[in-house]
Amino acid sequence: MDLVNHLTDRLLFAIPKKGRLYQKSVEILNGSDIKFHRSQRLDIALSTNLPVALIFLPAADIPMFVGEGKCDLGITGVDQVREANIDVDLPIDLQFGSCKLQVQVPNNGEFTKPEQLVGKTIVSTFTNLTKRYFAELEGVSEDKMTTKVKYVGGSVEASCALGVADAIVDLVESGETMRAAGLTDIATVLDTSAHLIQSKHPKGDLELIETIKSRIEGVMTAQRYVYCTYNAAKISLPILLAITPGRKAPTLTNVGDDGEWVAVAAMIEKNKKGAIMDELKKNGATDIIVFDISNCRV
Ligand SMILES: Nc1ncnc2c1ncn2[C@@H]1O[C@H](COP(=O)(O)OP(=O)(O)OP(=O)(O)O)[C@@H](O)[C@H]1O
Ligand SMILES: O=P(O)(O)OC[C@H]1O[C@H](OP(=O)(O)OP(=O)(O)O)[C@H](O)[C@@H]1O
Repeated sequence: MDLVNHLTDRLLFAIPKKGRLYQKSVEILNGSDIKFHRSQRLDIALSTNLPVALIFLPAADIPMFVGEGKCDLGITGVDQVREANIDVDLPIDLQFGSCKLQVQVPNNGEFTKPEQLVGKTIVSTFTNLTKRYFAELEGVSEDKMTTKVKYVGGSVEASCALGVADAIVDLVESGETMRAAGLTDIATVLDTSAHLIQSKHPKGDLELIETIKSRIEGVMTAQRYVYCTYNAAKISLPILLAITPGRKAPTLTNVGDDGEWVAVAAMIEKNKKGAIMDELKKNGATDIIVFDISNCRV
């Protein structure tokens, strides 16, 4: 196959092929200017502007491909990395796909603490994490534990109602699925979010790996910060610069001929911009403008 012959000289980057992580992963690629065209039903896409091949895989398989060095980089949830128990680097928290892997039991039932589930039957898609959690709770090795852990591939939340489980271990974000199934959480096994993962033994060009990481860092920073400018009398600067210290330091430019006014520019955190603008105004800043950052390198 011609496509496969083009893979040897490219950095291989594993991307979730569908599901909860797909759309945001593609947004990260777009923000990093990694251009590609994915043909329908094809799980390999060659980048059109970088020597990178994107390999679209199930999120659960990505740790294995990256861990064994078959792919140099990947995007997947920390939950999948820990479940696969694979040693990879996790250089960037991508701040999406955030949820918790939780122990859930029927509402108003006999169980209120995970300790009460020792010796019972637990159903999960994350059987390795579940076994590790209950073995630790029992204080024995996994081969000696009495709690039974069974695998189901989806719709885990139905297991208690169907009588196959006393409790489940499943992901919770809003809690809607859990509540709809008449369940409640009693313990957290793991907090997770999507990460960029990197092979400990990458085969691809190391400089290109660093370039891609730096571009993704730039996308993350552009998402987190906005660019704020305002004018200020020099006399007010000590208090105003304390409100907008910038990531390193704000940029100051003289305005007017009298030497008394400056223009200030600084990155500020997007989710605090309203309060920061209020404070600036209250303390004498004028012409306060905030711009979105479409991209940056930090
Ligand atoms: N409700 C959620 N909120 C946030 N992140 C989630 C949620 N559910 C899953 N994730 C994250 O997305 C990853 C992939 O989950 P998803 O359910 O999309 O798996 P999939 O099997 O690849 O897709 P599908 O369920 O469509 O078959 C999980 O391992 C977790 O990191
Ligand atoms: O707390 P919530 O916001 O309701 O999200 C939690 C649900 O999301 C995931 O499933 P998903 O909807 O991806 O489908 P799946 O069961 O097929 O994996 C997870 O397995 C839960 O069922």
